[in-house]
Amino acid sequence: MPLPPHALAWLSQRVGLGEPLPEVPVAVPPSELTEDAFTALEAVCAVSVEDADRAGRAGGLSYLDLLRHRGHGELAVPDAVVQPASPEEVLEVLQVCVEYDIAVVPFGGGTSVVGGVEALRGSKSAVVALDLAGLGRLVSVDPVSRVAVLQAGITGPEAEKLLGEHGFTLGHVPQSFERATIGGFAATRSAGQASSGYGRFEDMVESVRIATPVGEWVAGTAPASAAGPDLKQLVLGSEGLFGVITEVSVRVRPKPYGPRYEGFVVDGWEAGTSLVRSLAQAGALADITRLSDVDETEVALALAGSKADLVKKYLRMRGVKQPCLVILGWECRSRAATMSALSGTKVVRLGRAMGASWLHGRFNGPRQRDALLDAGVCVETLETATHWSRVSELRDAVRDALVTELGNPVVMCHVSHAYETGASLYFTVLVPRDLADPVGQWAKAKIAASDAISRLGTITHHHAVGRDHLPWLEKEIGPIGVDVLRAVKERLDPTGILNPGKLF
Ligand SMILES: Cc1cc2nc3c(=O)[nH]c(=O)nc-3n(C[C@H](O)[C@H](O)[C@H](O)COP(=O)(O)OP(=O)(O)OC[C@H]3O[C@@H](n4cnc5c(N)ncnc54)[C@H](O)[C@@H]3O)c2cc1C
Repeated sequence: MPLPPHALAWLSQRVGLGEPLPEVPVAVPPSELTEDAFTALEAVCAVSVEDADRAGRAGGLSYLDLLRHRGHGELAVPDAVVQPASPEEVLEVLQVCVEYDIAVVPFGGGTSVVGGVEALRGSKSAVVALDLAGLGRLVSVDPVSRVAVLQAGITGPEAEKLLGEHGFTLGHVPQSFERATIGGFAATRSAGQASSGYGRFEDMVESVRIATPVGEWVAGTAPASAAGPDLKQLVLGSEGLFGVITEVSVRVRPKPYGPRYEGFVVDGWEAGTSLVRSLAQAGALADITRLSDVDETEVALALAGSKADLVKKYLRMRGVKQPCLVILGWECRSRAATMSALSGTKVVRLGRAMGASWLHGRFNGPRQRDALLDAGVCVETLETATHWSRVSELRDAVRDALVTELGNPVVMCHVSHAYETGASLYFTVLVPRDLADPVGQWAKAKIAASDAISRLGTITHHHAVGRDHLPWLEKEIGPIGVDVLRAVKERLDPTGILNPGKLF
């Protein structure tokens, strides 16, 4: 999606435009899959060793992935793409890969921004991307219990369409909604924009069907159970290391009647976090509750064009010195409860037009990343979560780390997932790209920011661990935690074919 002229003008004035990257041809190495292995895989399902298919499954969508696809940095290309069309075929593919000692990278929508789908082969002689697009069926709907079984390769829009035909919605809309899949949501413990109402993805899951090298396993049977630890939660977030999720049974809700989105403004970040905290602790959050800091609000208003001038004038009249935008959206929760909790607070209502504008542009950020790269801008995001008492300290620490590493970046931050005890923080960074070392520029900044994040919060609230966050996992879960994960992996994947080099 191209950048409109006023956005380019703002970028050039505030961020500075960089030089376009020199064209470097992307080399796709020849496939190292042996003929025998190819024949054995082809006996199960479709297999491709075409360069275009393999390059199309070479990595995800992080800034460094985008640079790699433009010839900067090393692109890990799978030796083949296998496309099973049923859970049974997935099991058979895994058997063949065990027999021929081939690494397997489960590939959903390929929207990982943490290196989760890098085609690393580890100690194996070859690596295949196991593309789940062929698992695209709505298996069943139980309207009485409000439970649906979806196959893993269904994308966000496809799931909503299939469920919509039965009058239901999943309500899971992450910013990668358009491409990410049900299996990917489960494998990464994804969080959608309306998580305050519908919950995170793992809250929606009733059970998971998973193909492992040692056989099939279904984890989860009832809406709640005291039959030992909840094993489905062990599968959720396993990032393809324990097996391939083939079907997910999810809680669904009736499609909302008349959803409503509104914009508000508070004066300053501290007032904003305190407002969101009080809504969360009073049980009065809107389904979508999103608070932008001053920098993000300034950018949102700058990019809104001439209409924003009226808003700024109005806010000045109302005495707001440091505007922080709050978007609230109601789909299944009660608006009355939120509005009653807001009464008496110093919040300025901007009305439904601001809410509609957010809704209209909710996927524009991802769609404009290539255009930003073309304009010579390094653009990337970071995310975490922490307790309320540390939210501002963590935000400042990440900003400081990024400023120290990058000079004068634009760092924007928002809260978009709030809990009684704390909140997520999501950062967007814009800085002119270093032409001499574009990869090193972001790699160093990412380490510094991740160190700051790991000191005060979780290394990831919803992007998962993948390859990029792996160095910080042990600090978070401890060496015993890593041993537990390793032991589970050894039981389910004794020869270690599944997604080497990720998570732990
Ligand atoms: C622009 C952008 C915005 C994003 N916004 C959000 C957001 O709002 N919220 C959020 O939670 N995330 C977000 N993400 C991150 C990403 O979209 C999520 O992690 C998503 O859940 C990944 O789904 P996918 O189908 O694309 O999985 P992939 O990227 O294909 O895979 C992700 C990981 O899961 C594994 N995997 C995939 N499918 C399976 C399966 N069936 N069985 C076992 N393992 C599997 C892969 O091997 C990999 O390790 C965003 C990403 C981008 C690029």
